[in-house]
Amino acid sequence: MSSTPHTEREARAVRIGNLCVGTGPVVVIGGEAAAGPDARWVSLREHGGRRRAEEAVGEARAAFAGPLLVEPFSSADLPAIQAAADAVVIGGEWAQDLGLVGTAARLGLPVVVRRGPTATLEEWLAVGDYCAAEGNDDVVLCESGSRTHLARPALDLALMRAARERSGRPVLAGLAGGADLAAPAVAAGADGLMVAPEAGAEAVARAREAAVLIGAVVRQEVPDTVATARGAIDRVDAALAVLLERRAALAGVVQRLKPVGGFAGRDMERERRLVAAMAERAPTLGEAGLAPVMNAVIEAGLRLAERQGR
Ligand SMILES: O=C(O)C(=O)C[C@]1(C(=O)O)C=C[C@@H](O)C=C1
Repeated sequence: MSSTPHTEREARAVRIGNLCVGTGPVVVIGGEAAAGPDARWVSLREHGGRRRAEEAVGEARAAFAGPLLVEPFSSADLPAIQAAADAVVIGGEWAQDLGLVGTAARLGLPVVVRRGPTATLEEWLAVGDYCAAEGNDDVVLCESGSRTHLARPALDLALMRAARERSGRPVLAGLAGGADLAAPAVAAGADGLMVAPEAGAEAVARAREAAVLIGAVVRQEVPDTVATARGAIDRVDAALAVLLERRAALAGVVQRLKPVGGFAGRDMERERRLVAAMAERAPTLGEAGLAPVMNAVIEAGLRLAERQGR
């Protein structure tokens, strides 16, 4: 609950346990504890309310030390959630019952508002605004998909993006149907990816890969500690590594296709031009900063091509 005046940057972020959602890296929520998510979530709806909330929440808490998000089955579950969880998840079904939404909002925990499968943007945002009116502005919106002719809910990334722009709140993409849309979701501005509670290591790893690689390209992080700045550098380096590997393979193709390949067929004019083109996208580094970097990159590609006998 943020009553203190805050900067634009802080206003966008919601803290769930030790996790910051909205600024910084794209977070991965859900999946088995062993799969290494940033946070886990459990839904008490899945047991049709037959499982005692204390037991289910306690079990989830014991299995995972990080931030825990819990979706209640009914308001009877809220005390157990308040006692042991780091956030409460409001399912789309709840949106019809603002009394329940208000009770959940007043727990004092951050609230994740999932869009119901038929809810419009206005109806979805209104649930978040209702939480804020109840004094809880720590609201994250989760696009969970619409009901269509498809077997799985169809994720609406345009709606997710509009929700982020309209509300200024962080948004999550619900990937319960699988990680296929992880990369498009991050490209569309998702601040986090919410995979199924029981998702395995592969789905979590695919979500993480999209969070890191696409996030490195589309998110402007403004870290303010050594650790967070190093984390942001690590993500950019991960994306660079993928691109460097791809570039080396393409440079190898050129060596095969040129009449004279390798160091013997080096084309310094082409190298100057590619550095100049890159400088337009990297004006701070400029040609002078980029030239030695690209020289090293190109020579590494040529050495690799020679080793591979091209
Ligand atoms: O474009 C070429 O001719 C290449 O061989 C590729 C490449 C590069 O890695 O980009 C490598 C060596 C040349 O001096 C110029 C460029």
